[in-house]
Amino acid sequence: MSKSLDSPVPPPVLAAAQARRSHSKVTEDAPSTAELERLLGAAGRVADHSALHPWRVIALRGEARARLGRALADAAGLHGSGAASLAAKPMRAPLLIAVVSSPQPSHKVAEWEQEAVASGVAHMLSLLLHEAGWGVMWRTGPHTRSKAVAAMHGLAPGEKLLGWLYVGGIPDRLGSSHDKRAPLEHRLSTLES
Ligand SMILES: Cc1cc2nc3c(=O)[nH]c(=O)nc-3n(C[C@H](O)[C@H](O)[C@H](O)COP(=O)(O)O)c2cc1C
Repeated sequence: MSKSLDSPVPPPVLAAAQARRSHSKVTEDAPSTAELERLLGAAGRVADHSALHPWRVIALRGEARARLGRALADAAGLHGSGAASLAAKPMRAPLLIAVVSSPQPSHKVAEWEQEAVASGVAHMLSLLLHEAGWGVMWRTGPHTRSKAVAAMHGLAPGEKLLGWLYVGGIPDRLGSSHDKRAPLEHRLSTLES
């Protein structure tokens, strides 16, 4: 075991990763654009094959969340109360960060590699937001890649959504958090010959 992992004060990245959890319910507080820019600057430092920067994010606040709700209901072909209930989903947090995979032309770096970079940025941003004291939940759904939802975000041809980080304040009373992850012994194998 390396010295720093053994020390009584765990290294900050290790501690942040161990402490991270999703918050499905958040309050109406939200990080400012300036705070978001700062955290995104750090999240954008994930490994990026050929430094193509194949990602961007779109912050949805206020009425833009209701427009997203209407696009989701359109995509689902719903009307009446079904449409209203789906349309209300984006209102569950004051800030939604739409994560966009924005693949760049490359002979060397396949599209799946570029999508992995965008996903890495989203995970890192989610970790940094949580460490900064914000509640975060990455959400998707069957209409994430629908035409209506792409149009609402103004995506360019070839761009694809990876979902939204729902962000807000952490409520005083927390819901329970169950760790459903499989034990590590099923996730790590070693080949030595
Ligand atoms: C790409 C992606 C999409 C997700 N979409 C949803 C979703 O639509 N609804 C949901 O309840 N959880 C979704 N999750 C899972 C939650 O964000 C969360 O990670 C999960 O509930 C486990 O909780 P934990 O993060 O506290 O371990 C998604 C996670 C990822 C990475």
